[in-house]
Amino acid sequence: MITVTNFGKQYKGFTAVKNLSFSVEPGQILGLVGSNGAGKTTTLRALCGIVPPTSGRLLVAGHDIVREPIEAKQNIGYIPDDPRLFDTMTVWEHLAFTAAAYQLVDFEETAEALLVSFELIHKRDTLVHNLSRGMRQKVAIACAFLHDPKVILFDEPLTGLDPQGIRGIQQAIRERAHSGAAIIISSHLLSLFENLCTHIMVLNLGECRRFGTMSDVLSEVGETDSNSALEEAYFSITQDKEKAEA
Ligand SMILES: Nc1ncnc2c1ncn2[C@@H]1O[C@H](COP(=O)(O)OP(=O)(O)OP(=O)(O)O)[C@@H](O)[C@H]1O
Repeated sequence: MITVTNFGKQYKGFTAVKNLSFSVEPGQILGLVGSNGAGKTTTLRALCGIVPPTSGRLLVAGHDIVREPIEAKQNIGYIPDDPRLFDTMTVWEHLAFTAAAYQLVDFEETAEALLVSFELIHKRDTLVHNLSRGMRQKVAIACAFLHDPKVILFDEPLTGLDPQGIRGIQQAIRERAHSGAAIIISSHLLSLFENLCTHIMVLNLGECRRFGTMSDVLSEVGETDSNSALEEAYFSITQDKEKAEA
């Protein structure tokens, strides 16, 4: 569903991502982890056509994001780390606008169901300017889900959400994967990934340090006293590399 081959990105000569290859199949949830500046957002932006790749190919649902951007984007739901909403539009107007952009007919039932599942139905006719940060985040996610995308790309999806909201979004992510979506999530919240992601990729300075199933990555650390085995694995993977380079 998502196939990235030898993807590289340079910003004016600075290499942000180098020779990255991976794939995400329907039903899989890939957790993208790495330190600040590792290249996570760049990779997600390239996949949804905001940032052109310097090299390599990015396929979404069989469509090359550079050569067939419309077809590829029709299959993508993207939630950026700082979703930009229109302050003077209501929650419902955002959904109607999104439906128009994707040329969806009869979107109302799906939109209502999304608002109910995100506990936003009582804010249906509220201007987004008057919503809390977490609520705005949920509006962005509802809009991204409206066209039932086959590929969902989340950049820090849990920012600003309360514990109930976090649980709700995790549940929604699981349900989307269960119904066949291929999902990538970028986050620094490693402990939350453990019960959610099927696969993990560790990026460091634009390079892939580790890509594998969650169980393979976790099995490398074995028994641990740490609260998060993934956190343990992450430090082991990134520090091993640092030691090798020293
Ligand atoms: N438009 C741009 N122009 C120049 N450099 C950029 C641009 N966007 C990103 N970069 C650089 O590319 C590198 C990767 O940035 P990116 O935003 O992809 O990292 P990230 O892994 O998402 O980081 P974070 O965890 O802090 O969000 C950084 O060094 C960043 O400064």
